[in-house]
Amino acid sequence: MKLETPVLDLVNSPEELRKLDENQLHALVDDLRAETIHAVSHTGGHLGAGLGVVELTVALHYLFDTPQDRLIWDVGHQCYPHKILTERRDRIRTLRQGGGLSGFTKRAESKYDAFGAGHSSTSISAGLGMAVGKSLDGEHGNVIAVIGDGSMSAGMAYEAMNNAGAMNSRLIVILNDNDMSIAPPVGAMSAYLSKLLSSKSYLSLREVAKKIAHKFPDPMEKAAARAEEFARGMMTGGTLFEEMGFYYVGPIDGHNLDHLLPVLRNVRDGEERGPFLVHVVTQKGKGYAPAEEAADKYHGVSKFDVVTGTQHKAKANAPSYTAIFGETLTKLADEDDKIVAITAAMPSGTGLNIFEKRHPDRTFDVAIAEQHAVTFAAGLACESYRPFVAIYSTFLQRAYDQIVHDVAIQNLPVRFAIDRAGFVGADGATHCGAFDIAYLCCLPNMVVMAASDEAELARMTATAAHHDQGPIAFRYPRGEGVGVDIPEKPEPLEIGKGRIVRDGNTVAILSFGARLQESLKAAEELSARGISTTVADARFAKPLDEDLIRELAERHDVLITIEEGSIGGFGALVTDFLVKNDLTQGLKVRPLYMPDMFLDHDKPDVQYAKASLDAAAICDAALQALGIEQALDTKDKRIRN
Ligand SMILES: Cc1ncc(C[n+]2csc(CCOP(=O)(O)OP(=O)(O)O)c2C)c(N)n1
Ligand SMILES: CC(=O)[C@@H](O)[C@H](O)COP(=O)(O)O
Ligand SMILES: [Mg+2]
Repeated sequence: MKLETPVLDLVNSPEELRKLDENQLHALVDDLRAETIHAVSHTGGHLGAGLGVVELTVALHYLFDTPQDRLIWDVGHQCYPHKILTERRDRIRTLRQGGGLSGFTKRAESKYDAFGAGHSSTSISAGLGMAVGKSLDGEHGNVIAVIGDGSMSAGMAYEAMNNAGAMNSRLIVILNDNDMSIAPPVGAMSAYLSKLLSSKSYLSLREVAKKIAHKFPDPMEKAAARAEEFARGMMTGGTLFEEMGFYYVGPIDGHNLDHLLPVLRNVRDGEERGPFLVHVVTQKGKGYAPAEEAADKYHGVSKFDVVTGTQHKAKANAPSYTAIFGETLTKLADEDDKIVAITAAMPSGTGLNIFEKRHPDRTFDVAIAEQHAVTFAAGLACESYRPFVAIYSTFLQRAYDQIVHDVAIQNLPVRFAIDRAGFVGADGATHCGAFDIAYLCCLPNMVVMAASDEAELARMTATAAHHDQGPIAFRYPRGEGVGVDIPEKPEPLEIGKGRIVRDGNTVAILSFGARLQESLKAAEELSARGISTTVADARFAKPLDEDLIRELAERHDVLITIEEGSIGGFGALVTDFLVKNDLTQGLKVRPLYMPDMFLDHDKPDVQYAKASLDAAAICDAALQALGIEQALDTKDKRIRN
């Protein structure tokens, strides 16, 4: 029996894809879906979103002249099939591994990744910029932005549509509507999309066929066919998009190539310049039963068994920081009916799913809308509520003006629970929680804490609940805690007071956050070499514990600060204090922070080692400051500031 060559083996690039007959594309879709499932089963990563766009990926690369035509994937977490088709199949099993392919689109990785992403809702803006750039250059190419229904909640998407709708650019927005975000989507826009779908059926095959038959007969008929097509969109739905100046086309079954291809071809060849919005309906996890059945659990997966769908999660030794935050806040809210919790589309990622079970009326999922989340919390604080905004460090970046203008200037007691602080591993640079210490500590009125373990996190949650004087933030890392006991009733901390964890007299390590464990390991190592070492947990970067810093400076020869963040954060504040108070005489100060570069995805431990933020690097810094030359074997793997 002769085995047929998988069609995917014939396609390493879009150029090769475009040489296939249209009737080979169905087989290609099957191969591509299977390859995506197998690759992610080896690497872990974002599965459901990619499976939902397999047909769309094939259709877009088949019909458009990528990379000359620009194809932009919003968020970028659905781009694995795109990577397989764009010369990266041979590396697809390195996805999200150190040195391997990024889990998102990345311009530096491939000419086919027209725009890098990781955060949502940027694609229409970037696409419009490209479309305008092309037309200023007199070029005629297409720009296609694929954006999910979940990502359609963010302000940026509307800012971009508002701008695009008033222009005449060749921008094609594909709204990939799978009726899912990470969790089920929420909000009026999501309800509107559902209504749009329920009020009309897909463009039927017959209608499409009729249009194809009319497609190229003669110029008059061609024009008429197009007019009919666009008029249909105008009349039968998509009114919001049309009011915003888009040609609305759809809804289209995004898993049916016989529908996708003619419609996209029509849009591509249309004489109308645009902008277009093609409403494509898909299913998250399509073609893989476990991912279809539990779209939320298969949004992001660890390695899994393809046959059973069972994910191989490493056994946890301790509860996650996220869970401890969720549980502690839930208990605090049992006693305090003013506590409310806000998430921007990440209920399980932030632990607010735990809170929501007990306090559904006090849980607000505002969808992907971090800016709104912060100002919404500010409004709640005006009404004497105690709002906790739980947002990852990286996504909070988007709400910076809201933190400054709506919260800090008005000194409103909004509580910022900042998860995923520090390196996050496989998601890489776009998701790294590097900057919040710097961007929060520079704000008047703000209190900034970092948890060194999960018991401290519980206490910081309680501290924030009791702090009505102004805004307060506490940060904690991704992943599991260190395994300490959690107090049943966590006591609030005294604002601006740190603690000495281990006492010595030559080297002092002042840790802000979860590097405390590495600091303790380093202290052991140094002590074994006869160097007496103090370790302190700063707890607060703002206000600083000035008494503690003074004491450490006066009693030691070397003061090392360490934090899971960029330059300009805790170390900078401590150094500023030391210098202004003439505390540096006879003292060697060594601030350790993330290097001045965006570090790629890898295991967090490797990222910390590279960043010179592990125990070995702390020892190195101490020995170097004491004038003891040391050549530890990990040294050359590190990045130095
Ligand atoms: C600004 C921002 N906030 C939150 C996230 C986290 N996030 C990643 S994907 C996602 C859901 C996106 O839903 P949708 O656009 O519909 O894509 P789907 O996964 O359904 O294909 C969320 C909330 C993000 N990437 N960026
Ligand atoms: C694509 C995206 O932004 C999220 O899916 C993110 O990858 C989730 O990260 P966690 O796994 O840390 O929740
Ligand atoms: Mg979606």
